[in-house]
Amino acid sequence: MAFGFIKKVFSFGRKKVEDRDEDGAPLPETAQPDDAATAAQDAAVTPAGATETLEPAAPEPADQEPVRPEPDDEAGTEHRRDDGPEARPSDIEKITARAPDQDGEESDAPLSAPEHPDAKPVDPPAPQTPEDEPAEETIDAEPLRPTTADDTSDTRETAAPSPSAGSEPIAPQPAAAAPARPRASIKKADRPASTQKPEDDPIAPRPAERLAGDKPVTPSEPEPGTPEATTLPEPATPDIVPDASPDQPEPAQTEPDADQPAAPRAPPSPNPAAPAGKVTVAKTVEAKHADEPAEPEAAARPSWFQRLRQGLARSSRELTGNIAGVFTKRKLDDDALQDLEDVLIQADLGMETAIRITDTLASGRYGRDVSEEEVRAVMASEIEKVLAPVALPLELDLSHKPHVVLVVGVNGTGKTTTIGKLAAKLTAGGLDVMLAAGDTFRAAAIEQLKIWGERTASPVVASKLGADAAGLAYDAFEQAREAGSDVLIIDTAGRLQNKAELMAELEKIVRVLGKLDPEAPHTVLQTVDATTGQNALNQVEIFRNIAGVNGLVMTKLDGTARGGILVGIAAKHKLPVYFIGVGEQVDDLEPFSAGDFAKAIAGVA
Ligand SMILES: Nc1nc2c(ncn2[C@@H]2O[C@H](COP(=O)(O)OP(=O)(O)OP(=O)(O)O)[C@@H](O)[C@H]2O)c(=O)[nH]1
Repeated sequence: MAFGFIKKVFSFGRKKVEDRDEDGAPLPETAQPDDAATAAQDAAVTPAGATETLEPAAPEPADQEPVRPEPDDEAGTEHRRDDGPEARPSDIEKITARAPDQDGEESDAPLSAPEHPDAKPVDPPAPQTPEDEPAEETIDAEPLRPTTADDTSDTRETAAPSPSAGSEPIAPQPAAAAPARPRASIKKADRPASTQKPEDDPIAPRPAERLAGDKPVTPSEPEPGTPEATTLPEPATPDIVPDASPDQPEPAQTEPDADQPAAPRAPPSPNPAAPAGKVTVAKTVEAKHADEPAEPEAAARPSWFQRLRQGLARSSRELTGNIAGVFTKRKLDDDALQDLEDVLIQADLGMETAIRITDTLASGRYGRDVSEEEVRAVMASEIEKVLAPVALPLELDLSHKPHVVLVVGVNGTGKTTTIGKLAAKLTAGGLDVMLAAGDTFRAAAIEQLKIWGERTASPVVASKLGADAAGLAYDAFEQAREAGSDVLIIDTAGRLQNKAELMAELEKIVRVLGKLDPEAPHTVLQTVDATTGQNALNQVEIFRNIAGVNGLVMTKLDGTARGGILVGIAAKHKLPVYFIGVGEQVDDLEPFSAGDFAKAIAGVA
């Protein structure tokens, strides 16, 4: 099904691309108004080529958390003002993914020092020679995909010769391998290692890394012997700069990509692989009208339901244990019903659901002995009824190029992790995804997103630490447009919902995105930590009002005793719950199923 699907979307993608040429015209800078626009403009005017490579060899002390700027500052400008004209290619950098050399656990701790804000643009170990670039274009033209001659004609890479790159003697197999390289994004998960181009994956990807490595791989750490990264004058338009930062001190020896010339990301290419129109993101990305039957899942792992049961075991044990306590040798009378109601409310199911359950029980069984199993069955049934309306698949409208997904939520609720998991689904489904590190206040958060970018072969737009988040979002939107990305996912700094100034900043991000497309952000996902309990209700309320949240991802349902809050949130807010997270691994994000969840939490087989 996967391949059939991909074939199908190729043609859609092409059609879309043609449309996009007109749509994608960036807004005139003069059109950017007010405060937000200032920041945005600042970012926007940064020529694509001004993207800034990371300082490779300068693990600098930038790790410390910067002071969060006032939200109403004149956008990003204040953070950039110290940049010299030429030293300031941009606050924004974009990195291409690189074959990971770690198994993907994101970590809050940056693998290395984050890029230095003022780092001189330094050429990574393997910048391309100007002669290499045409080869990259060929790559970008995606030999494996249906292409037309003009596919390669308007690549930005051609206009982006890496100046001194040519002098770099790096790369074991520079351009030679490049031409054969298919463009990355399609069905990474499915592609057998053997079919991958050598320059993509000199090392067979480990299972957990199957998503990485398809896209142009950036050179990793500077080779010990490699001439010191040369400071390059910023090329005029390198759309994507390689991640020159040697900021991954980990097992560098596994990084094969030093031989990979600083491959610019695919040109702002039409992406023939991208599905057009609406797609649904469930376990995988499915085109709206895909007629291929779903592929049976590989059966090696425990089923999703088994994993869900495991994840919700604590919640379920707590709930059903208390229910058993209520109904031990008791008839269903008022007291029993009241006790049951209390148990259900304590389990965060919410008053409404608790009453539904007790009413249903009372209607047929009042005065009779009731077994715990009966109570569980009624509970599962009633919970499912509450959840069913919100258990909706995430739909992405790819007529927006890109479809912008803004991810918001309180600190530590799993935004970045969820973005990584989601990006993995999308790229595996053939979509071109760009990530934006909108949490500009935490170096670790930026690094974390970059790692996910590498794992999912998704370029990451990042900025200096402390830069204006709205400006970054604006810039990322423009870059995603230029690159023809299907989906742009923007991370944001975690914030407590009661911090007015931070919420105002979030509002500003939304406002600024709307300047480029009045409908953007097209999806606003809020991650809600299931361990939070009742406070989650309030979080949703406020984020919804401020940022226009229109969908939820409930994270950390594994191991919490408070999973019932999902039911309470569903009953109160009635927002779609697209996914639930039951672990930290890339595939621990599952489409939300009302029936499965209800059975799992009620302990019904
Ligand atoms: N067990 C479990 N852990 C999760 C899940 N989702 C995220 N986490 C973990 O929660 C922690 C915080 O996740 P992040 O993705 O950094 O959260 P965040 O919202 O981006 O954090 P801030 O940037 O501080 O706001 C990390 O250790 C994640 O691995 C989940 O579904 N289950």
